[in-house]
Amino acid sequence: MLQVYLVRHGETQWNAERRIQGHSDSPLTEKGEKQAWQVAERAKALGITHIIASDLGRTRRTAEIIAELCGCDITLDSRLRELDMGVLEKRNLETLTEEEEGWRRQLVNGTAGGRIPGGESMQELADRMHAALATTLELPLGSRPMIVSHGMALGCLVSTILGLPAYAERRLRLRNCSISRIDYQDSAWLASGWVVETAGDVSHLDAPALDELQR
Ligand SMILES: O=C(O)[C@@H](CO)OP(=O)(O)O
Repeated sequence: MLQVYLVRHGETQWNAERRIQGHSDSPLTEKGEKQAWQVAERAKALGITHIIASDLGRTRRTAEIIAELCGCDITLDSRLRELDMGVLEKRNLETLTEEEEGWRRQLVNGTAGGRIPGGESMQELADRMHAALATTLELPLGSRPMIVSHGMALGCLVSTILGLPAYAERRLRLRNCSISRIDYQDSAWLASGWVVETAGDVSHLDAPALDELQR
């Protein structure tokens, strides 16, 4: 059975300021760096063998810290990026106009095909995340990969594995540097395919970020 560990990057400057990132980027805060070292300790104890990360700066930095402790290589995959939030990227959540808030609501309410102008739909996000996840099935037997990605992207992956719509990601609190685990099992008796073992575990962090404000 393949175990895959899913990690959201450490807290960033814009997470702390409640600004929308998407494909835009901001550096990890001091707290975010500390979270990354703490998740790296956990990754080392778990015996992680491969790190596959979104190619955005915040996930790369988190992955570099984990790789340093685990002594493994990083593969970058742009399919693991956060949802593209189009024209609303870099904006503070509190400054959105009614019309802009309406675009954002389409995403979180599950309007079919809903997207922020210039951005992506939740279905497009789910499709590329599943395609990236499928690459872990090609790894040699005994591998224990860790995927470093983003809040909505990972939430959407876990939700759709559970058979929920992609927008159910809003019901999962995946804090910065939380760990979720999914397993791939091939069994006629158990649910065949991906199953969710844990979601959003932060027991390795002594300074969880204020994600109850962000998500
Ligand atoms: O892009 C963002 O603003 C947030 C949304 O949840 O994602 P992350 O901080 O996980 O990249």
